[in-house]
Amino acid sequence: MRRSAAPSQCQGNSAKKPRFIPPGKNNTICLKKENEQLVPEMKLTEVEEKQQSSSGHIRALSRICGLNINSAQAVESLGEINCMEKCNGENEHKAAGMKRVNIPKADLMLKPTPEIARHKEEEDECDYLAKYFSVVWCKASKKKHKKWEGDAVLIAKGKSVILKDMEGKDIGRGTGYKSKDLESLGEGQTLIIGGKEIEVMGIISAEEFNSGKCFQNDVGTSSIVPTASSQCSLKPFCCPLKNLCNPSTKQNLLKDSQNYKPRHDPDASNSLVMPRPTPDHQRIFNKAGIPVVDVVVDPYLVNHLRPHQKEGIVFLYECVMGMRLSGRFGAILADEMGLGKTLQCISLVWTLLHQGLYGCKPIIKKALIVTPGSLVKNWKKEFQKWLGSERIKVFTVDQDNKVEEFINSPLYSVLIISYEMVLRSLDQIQAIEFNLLICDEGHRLKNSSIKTTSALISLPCEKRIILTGTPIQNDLQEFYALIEFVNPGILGSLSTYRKIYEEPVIRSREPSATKEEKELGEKRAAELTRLTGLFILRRTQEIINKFLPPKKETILFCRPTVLQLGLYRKLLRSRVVRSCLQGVLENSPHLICIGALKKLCNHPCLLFKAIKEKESNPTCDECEESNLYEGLRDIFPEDYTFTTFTETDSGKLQVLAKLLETICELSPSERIVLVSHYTQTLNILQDLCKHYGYSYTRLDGHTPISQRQQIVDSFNNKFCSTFIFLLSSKAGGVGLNLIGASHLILYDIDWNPATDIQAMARVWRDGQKHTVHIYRLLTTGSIEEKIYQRQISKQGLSGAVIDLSKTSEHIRFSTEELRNLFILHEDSNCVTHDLLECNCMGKKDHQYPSPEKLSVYTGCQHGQYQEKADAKKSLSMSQLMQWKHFSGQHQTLDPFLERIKKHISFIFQNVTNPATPT
Ligand SMILES: Nc1ncnc2c1ncn2[C@@H]1O[C@H](COP(=O)(O)OP(=O)(O)OP(=O)(O)O)[C@@H](O)[C@H]1O
Ligand SMILES: [Mg+2]
Repeated sequence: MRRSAAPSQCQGNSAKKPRFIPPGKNNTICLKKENEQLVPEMKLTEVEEKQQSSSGHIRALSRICGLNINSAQAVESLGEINCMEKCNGENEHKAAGMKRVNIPKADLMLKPTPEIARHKEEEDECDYLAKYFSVVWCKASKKKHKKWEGDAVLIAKGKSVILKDMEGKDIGRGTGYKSKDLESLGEGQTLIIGGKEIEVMGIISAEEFNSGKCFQNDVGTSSIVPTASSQCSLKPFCCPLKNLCNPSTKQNLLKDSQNYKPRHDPDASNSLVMPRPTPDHQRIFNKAGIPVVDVVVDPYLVNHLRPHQKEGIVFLYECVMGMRLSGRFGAILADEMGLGKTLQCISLVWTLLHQGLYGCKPIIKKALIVTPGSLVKNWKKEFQKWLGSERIKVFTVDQDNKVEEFINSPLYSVLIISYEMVLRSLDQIQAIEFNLLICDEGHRLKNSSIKTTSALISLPCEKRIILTGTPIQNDLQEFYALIEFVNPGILGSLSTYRKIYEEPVIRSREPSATKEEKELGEKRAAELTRLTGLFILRRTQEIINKFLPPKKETILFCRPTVLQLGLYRKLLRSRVVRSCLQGVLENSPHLICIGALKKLCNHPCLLFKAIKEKESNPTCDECEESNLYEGLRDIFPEDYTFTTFTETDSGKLQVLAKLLETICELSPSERIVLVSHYTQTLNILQDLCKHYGYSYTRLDGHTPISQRQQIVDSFNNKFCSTFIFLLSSKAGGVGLNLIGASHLILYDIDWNPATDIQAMARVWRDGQKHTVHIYRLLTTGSIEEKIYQRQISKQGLSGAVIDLSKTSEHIRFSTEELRNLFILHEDSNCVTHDLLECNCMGKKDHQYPSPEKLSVYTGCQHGQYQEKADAKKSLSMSQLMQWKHFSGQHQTLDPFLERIKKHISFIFQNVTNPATPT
């Protein structure tokens, strides 16, 4: 919308303009002469600014009509009129009643239009195309000089109009105009809508309306002007002197050019030169006309950078310099895990600390990096790895190293601190002037009401970067919170965002959405993608695969033991499970049942322990759990105790023991990461290590943060003799590098595939030299197979598309799903294979070439993102068919599998990057 529509600029000119007011006889609020002929024949209605009540009515109406229009304020506009007409007579009456409630006094003086006539008109509306106008509005009055109260968007269709404020809220509605008058409505004309008078400032194209762009001016996005560099592809920088600003004289120019030299040679081969500022940028940030100097990334770093990392650094640089969006300095780097977000940031920090595009003055003086506790030391290590310990001194905050030390020492320019410590040291941090803020694993800022987020928001630093490997756009509100953090106000207020983007997008995805709503939702999503794509970058893992060694992934289906089968059957016959299936009980007892079955799959002794605990400490709150355990004790041998644990009681543990033995024998120099989601299970795995005399180390939620990096470092050291790294996926799943190991065993399975994928990515990452072997253990025919099927049918076999924070508690199960979950398939070698309806008879010992790789994409968000998610969905189970697979009886050529297959009923295997030399 043109800025000339601003009320202040329009005051007073309305009187001169020809005005258009709909015809009618009784509109007493209309203005003298013109109004006499321009009152609408039909009823005028107004939706008051007190939108809450009216939106409630609209929702009520939608329920009455059996249509779900609750979240579609932006679409409901004209669509609503149409939908009302489709409702039965009684509902129409209620609908009309609803509108009458909101008619302001002045309108009550109008002669109410017979409902039938109105609906007749509305039926005809479908024949017209909607037209959109930018307008200014004020309360209707007789005053000659209008005092416009605000900008608005007017939608005219057929004989009806709707007025929306710049937050997308309806602030007026009217019907009964002459359609030909509305058709010819143009700049300068005025119109009465209920108690409001508007003046048309300009015409808005359907495209502008549908994308929501027309609402952007007044919602904090007026400065969203993609700058030239964000629109064009990068070009190598050639002449640093070409764009010198205001050189006063030739001599000055010469002198300046000698003083202001790039720190590194921009013309060297392989140099990475940052884009130069546009004239606009120079006008704003270089008023003094200081010479523009090339900013060139240190060649010491560039030599190590992958192509996608170079692009990422340029992107981050442009964002924080306000070169992609005028007046905005934030960015989100959402590359998938392992792509080296840390190195990209280190390169940026190093560059900004020592170089400046205007006269070499460093762009930043101090940078703050906030990260999960377990990664604080890792950041420091990465700084040292890429820059050495001499070039830069970074300060990490912990119990012994306080922020004061950073403040008092001139040595440090980078402060690395955990999210937890930020809160504890907030006062000191606020006292430091940071010019760059980087939040690693920043998806935790998605909740703006938590203290850490508000503490970080309170920092005055404008240049803000969020790093996250976890998809962020699944939830549009969380997405908003992250964007608000890096570029505050860019999407307007939350309520505006909801109206303009979230509601239409959500609405368009509902099954009952009309064609119009679908189109509008898609357009709004596309616009949101376009807008946010200017400062969000996401690349997928496929781009790094070619740099990594082969990865052999094997799914081992382990037969349950006799004890496990007996307990499993008993659990499934329990009253609690049966009630779950009938949907009788409240308080989600199915979660307790699922928990018990999962424990049993890991080891019966975990269940035994739970039974004992319940017996000794029964609480009424958890009586369902006690009920579930009823009679289970009898199935355990008489003399069973928690400490008499043996591997022969658990199918998976038997296989694990054999697997460890085989790796130890066949690849004695290689090491193993052994992952479980549960501390108690880790205890069992630790007992196994002790029993067989394997050296091990352990990292779980109880490991002090200060020790974590040290544990990781010494394990990764090539001289380390520790054979097994016991890892709790919850404590260390994210961000850790465990490339010291080339085998990773996932002992149990999580509902959320992202958790497992995150864990598996700890060893198959940059720096890994060996072929990586990943083993996933599943108990045949049990709930674990069901969870696995759910994982792959939901998201395919690769990539993390589900939010890490989602656990089984967030998953809703239909009774049908629960029924399926609570079946034990005792006679199958592999239910997952049965489901594939493959006719290989359990020996498909070759691997098909992997299906076409999903393309790498940049600039995430809904459009592309959805496409990608859908593509993965369709691959899902059928992708598994392309893996090698064979039953446990089948002869394999794999020496590992040959040795361990005794307790294995079925195997799936897949190799990624088979051609890469190790
Ligand atoms: N260009 C490179 N060459 C060699 N190793 C690299 C390169 N870039 C990054 N690495 C290494 O790859 C590993 C993964 O990098 P990093 O931890 O930054 O990944 P990330 O993108 O932050 O992943 P996550 O989302 O899992 O935290 C690190 O050990 C890092 O040192
Ligand atoms: Mg990381």
